[in-house]
Amino acid sequence: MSIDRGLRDELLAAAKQARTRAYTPYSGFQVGCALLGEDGQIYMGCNIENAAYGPTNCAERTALFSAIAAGQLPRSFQAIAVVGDTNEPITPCGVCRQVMVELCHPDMPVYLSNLHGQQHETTVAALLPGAFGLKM
Ligand SMILES: O=c1ccn([C@H]2C[C@H](O)[C@@H](CO)O2)c(=O)[nH]1
Ligand SMILES: [Zn+2]
Repeated sequence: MSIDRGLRDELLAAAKQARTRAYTPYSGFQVGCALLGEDGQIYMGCNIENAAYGPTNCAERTALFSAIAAGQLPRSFQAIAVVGDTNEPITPCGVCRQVMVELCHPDMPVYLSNLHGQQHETTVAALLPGAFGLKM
């Protein structure tokens, strides 16, 4: 499972654009995400924080939940890209990794990057070894 370089760059650019929509009055740390649907449509996500902190939604989950709510089927996605202003390419939190395992194919490519243009490619399964699931 892989997508071509042009599509990957388009996905990373969309994640960077989504990042500008982040609502982060508490951390000031903006994250953007772009999820590529089966049909080539791109679903964008940003982190959305909350005064109670706990309800905060990461960029990755915003994109995944938006796509599912828009009618995309679980495990139908082609790739996901995440961008944050980090020294090394951003790395998703444990909650988002668990949600990716639930809603994405294990071999789906995950493109992690930062604003310096550094990139790291991994997969959903590699991000969460030993993931919990009911069918164990
Ligand atoms: O991969 C990540 C890591 C962090 N955040 C958000 C959550 C919170 O709003 C802020 C600081 O953790 O960044 C994301 O959206 N995605
Ligand atoms: Zn997260």
